[in-house]
Amino acid sequence: MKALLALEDGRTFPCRSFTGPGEASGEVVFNTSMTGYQEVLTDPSYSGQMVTMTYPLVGNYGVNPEDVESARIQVAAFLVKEYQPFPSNFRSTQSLADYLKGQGVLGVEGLDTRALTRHIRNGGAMRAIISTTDLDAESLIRRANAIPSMEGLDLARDVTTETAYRWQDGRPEFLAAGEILDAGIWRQRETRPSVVAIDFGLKYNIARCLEKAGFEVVVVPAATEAGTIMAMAPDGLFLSNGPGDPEPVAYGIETTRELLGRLPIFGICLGNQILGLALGGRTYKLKFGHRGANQPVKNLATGKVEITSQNHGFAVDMKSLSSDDVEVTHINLNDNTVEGIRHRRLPAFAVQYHPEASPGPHDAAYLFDQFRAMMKTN
Ligand SMILES: NC(=O)CC[C@H](N)C(=O)O
Repeated sequence: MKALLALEDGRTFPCRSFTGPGEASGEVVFNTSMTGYQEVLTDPSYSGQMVTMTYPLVGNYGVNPEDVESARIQVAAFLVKEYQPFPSNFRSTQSLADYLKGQGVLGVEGLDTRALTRHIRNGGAMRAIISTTDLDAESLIRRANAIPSMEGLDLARDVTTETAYRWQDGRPEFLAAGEILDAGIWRQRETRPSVVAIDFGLKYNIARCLEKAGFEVVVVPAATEAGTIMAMAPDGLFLSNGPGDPEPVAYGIETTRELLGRLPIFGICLGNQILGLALGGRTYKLKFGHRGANQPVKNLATGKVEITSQNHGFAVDMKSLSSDDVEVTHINLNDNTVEGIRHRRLPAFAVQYHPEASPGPHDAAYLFDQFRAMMKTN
C-alpha cells in the first residue's frame, strides 16, 4: 500500500506501508543501531517521534514478549528500508508487522532511509507526517508545519505510570493507592539498599539493572513530590529517562532540587537533564540528536572510552552551570557535548547516555555499582 512521508521543510519520500492503512505525525529521527528494533519501539523516550533505522534490513528476527522496554510500542511510526516478513529466530513469537498492527502503529518500507538520514543530519530533526490516506504532498507539508514543535513539550506527563509499582524479579508489581507510605514498603531493607525511581518514561532495563546491582526498587509517578519521597525513607533516588523537552518538566526539576543533598541521586538521560536543570543550569536542543548503539563517550576521570547506547535530542549546557559546583564527567567524542555530570560536594551524578543499553553494548554498566558505592559512603 502506497504511503508518503512529508517533512516540514517540503521534502517528501515515497514508501509503502507494511501494516495496512494509517497516518502518523511527529518529529522524525534516525537510529543507527544494527539490531534492537523491539527495544527501540518500546522505549518511552521515543514518544512523539517517528523513528527510522539506518540499518537497511529490519524484521528478520521477529519480536518476542521479553525484549520490551515498556508495556507498549511508543514510537509514532516506524520507517525502514526493507522489511523482512519471514522472521527466523528461536525466540521469535510474532512478526514485526503483526506486532505493529496489533498496537495500531504504522510501519513503512521502501523508504530511502539513507537520503532521509542525510537530510536530517543537514537540516536537523524535523516535524513530519506520514500517510497512506492523504497522498497529496502539498497537503501533507502544510499539515507537517502545523504539528507542535518538540521544544516546550512536557511528554513525560503522558508516559509516566499512573500508579506506583515495586520492581521485583524482573517485573512490575503494582501497589494500591497510598501503599508507598506503608511502613512495610521496603521488604528487603536488611539486605538491599532501597531506591525510589521517578518514572519520567522509565525503560524496564534500567529497573532490571538496578535490581541486578542489588537495589530494592519502587517506581513512582513523575509528579510525586519531594515530601512523599522523603516519607518513603529510601536510601537513594533515581531519575529516569523520558521523552520530550526537559525544561517544561518543572515539577520533576523542583522535586530534584528539594532532594539534592538529602538523598544520593543518580540520573539517566532525561534524568541527567533534570539534574542539570535542578542545579540551576539550562538545556538546549541538539541539531539532530544522538540515537544508536555506537556512540563513543570518554570518561574524563579514567580516560577510558566507552561505546554507548544513546537516545537523546537535548543536552545540558555546561556554560550555564557553575564549575565550582558541577563537574563534567563524560563527553561525547563525536561532537564534544556533555554526556555526564556530577556535583562536586553533594552525592549526585548522572549520564546523558544509556548504561542499561537495551539495545547496545554494556561498557557503562559500572555506573549502577557506582550508585551503590555512593550510597555506602553517604
Ligand atoms: N532518552 C531520554 O531520556 C531522552 C531525553 C530527552 N527527551 C531528549 O531527547 O534529550
